[in-house]
Amino acid sequence: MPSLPTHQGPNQLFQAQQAKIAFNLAHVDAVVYLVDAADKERFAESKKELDALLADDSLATVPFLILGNKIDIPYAASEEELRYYLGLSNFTTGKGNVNLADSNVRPLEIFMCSVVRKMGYGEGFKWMSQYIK
Ligand SMILES: Nc1nc2c(ncn2[C@@H]2O[C@H](COP(=O)(O)OP(=O)(O)OP(=O)(O)O)[C@@H](O)[C@H]2O)c(=O)[nH]1
Repeated sequence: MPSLPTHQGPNQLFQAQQAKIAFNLAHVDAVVYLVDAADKERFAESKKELDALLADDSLATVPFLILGNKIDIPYAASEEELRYYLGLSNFTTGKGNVNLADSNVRPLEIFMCSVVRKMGYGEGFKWMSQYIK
């Protein structure tokens, strides 16, 4: 694997991270994307990186589980807010058992969670598991 350059500016580091991601995406069953729901100032950055993954051809059919973490913090974003700020309002495909097998639709959902409180992510992983072949 190519090593990442060190002592680079933010843009070069971002590009290097993208290159590393692209290099690693040969066999991916699913993507779990963890967002800090309490850090609203970084939602734009989270959206940018998520958009790059969603645009990656090798992930076109791969289920995406978006976890909005830290909901134990009172000022954390709600699921609706996170959906809006990540630009996913028209792209989530539904919780529960939604059969997407005969469609070209990539499974994508948001589940809110608190890793420290051990809550929320179990439902997300259960949702995702139905789409892993
Ligand atoms: N309150 C709360 N804290 C959490 C939760 N999950 C992780 N943390 C804490 O978040 C801290 C990790 O820092 P983050 O800033 O979230 O992540 P990071 O990857 O280190 O840093 P960034 O890439 O800058 O976001 C640790 O102190 C964890 O204990 C959670 O569900 N609730």
